[in-house]
Amino acid sequence: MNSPLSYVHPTGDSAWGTYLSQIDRVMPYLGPLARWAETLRRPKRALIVDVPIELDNGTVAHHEGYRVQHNLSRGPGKGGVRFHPDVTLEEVMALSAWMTIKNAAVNLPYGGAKGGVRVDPKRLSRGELERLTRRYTSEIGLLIGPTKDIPAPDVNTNGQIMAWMMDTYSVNTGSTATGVVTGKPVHLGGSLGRVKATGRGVFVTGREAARRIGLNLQGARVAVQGYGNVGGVAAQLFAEAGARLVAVQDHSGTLHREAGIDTHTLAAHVQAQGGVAGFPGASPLDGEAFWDTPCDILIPAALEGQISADRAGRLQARLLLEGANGPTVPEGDRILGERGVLVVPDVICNAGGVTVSYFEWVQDFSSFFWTEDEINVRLDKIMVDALARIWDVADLHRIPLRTAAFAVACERILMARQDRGLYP
Ligand SMILES: NC(=O)C1=CN([C@@H]2O[C@H](COP(=O)(O)OP(=O)(O)OC[C@H]3O[C@@H](n4cnc5c(N)ncnc54)[C@H](O)[C@@H]3O)[C@@H](O)[C@H]2O)C=CC1
Ligand SMILES: O=C(O)CCC(=O)C(=O)O
Repeated sequence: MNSPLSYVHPTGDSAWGTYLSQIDRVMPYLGPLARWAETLRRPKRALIVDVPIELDNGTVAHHEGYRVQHNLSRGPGKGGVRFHPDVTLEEVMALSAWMTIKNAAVNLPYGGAKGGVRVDPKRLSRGELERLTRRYTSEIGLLIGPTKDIPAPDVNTNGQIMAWMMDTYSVNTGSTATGVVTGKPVHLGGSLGRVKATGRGVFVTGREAARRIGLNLQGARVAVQGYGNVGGVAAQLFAEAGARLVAVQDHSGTLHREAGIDTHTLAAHVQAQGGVAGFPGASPLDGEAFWDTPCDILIPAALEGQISADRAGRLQARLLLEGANGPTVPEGDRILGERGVLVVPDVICNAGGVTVSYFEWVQDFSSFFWTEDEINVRLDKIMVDALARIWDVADLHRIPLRTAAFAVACERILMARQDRGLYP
């Protein structure tokens, strides 16, 4: 029976529509657990909040914010917070659902959640950004907590914003609660290695996938969309492994240099200028031409829906590493499969961030902190083992890594759902 809820049947290539089609594709591999799969097609709960703040000029601006808990069968909600002018409820629903799948795919004891505020933070002063963050945190205080739902950074949010969230929650509840968010500064209960963890996970899964398909990283050509926390770190780690960054694109522009772009100098430029545009060590390129650039490895690390059917038909890479959440629309995914491009899907490829967030949460609870080497070794092992398990399932059923990752994850989620039962 069709649900009266509009979100259950979205149209087009929306992020939520992409997620639902991924669920449809895993259904044949769920066996008797398919009985419980409808639970994955709807968020457990979604909170819409009004976030009013006083601007520096004395006027009051209202922003719409969200926190969606998609599924809590395996543990507390876990997932980042995004500040972006295009944030919608439907997008946050999809991002929270991908967190459910991701956390189960790497076997972290979490459900999936995500948050966001529709705002362009680049237009806010530091004071306005702090007021927005604190008010949003108070409004979603109904849902979050160290054992309930633990936010973290995502697009346009960072350690400073996590520090304000932690402080606001702590003030509102009357005790310092470091475990309420992860991705905090290290001196406030943050973990060594968290800032680089997502990019490092993209590198680790990429390194393993390249090895399995006989692609030598030495001299491999890499193209990256998004030079922020995820794309910038991944590019630097591939460059350290001997690959060369031949093309990069962000919101400000697109660059190309066949001989390789210096990733560290570019990172310093982005830090100073806010984007890659104007970087003197490469030539500007037309934005759409980025997708035709000859390369071996392509890393979308910006926003959803970037790899359309058209771009999937044109791109040159052998290996596509989904640093971003939901970068490939379903038809694009199908075309990549037909063309023999190996896709390491977001739900495993970018799981390094939430894995080190988990380490941070564990360290906060035990008040005992690990070295960066311990973090990176454990991260590497979790990512390698999770990818190996997914690869085995893909080989067994002759299915893409994405469907295999969903099969592994959904089995874990739906077993928990089944064993917990339906009634309080
Ligand atoms: N930060 C984290 O730990 C994690 C992030 N992700 C995902 O990775 C992606 C990137 O996130 P972060 O690096 O954290 O964000 P960020 O805010 O640090 O960087 C975002 C990058 O995307 C670029 N960008 C934005 N709009 C663009 C456009 N229209 N065209 C081209 N580039 C554009 C920005 O210029 C920037 O370089 C997102 O999909 C996010 O959900 C996934 C797992 C964890
Ligand atoms: O570190 C976390 O808790 C979540 C990171 C995140 O939002 C993601 O993996 O998409």
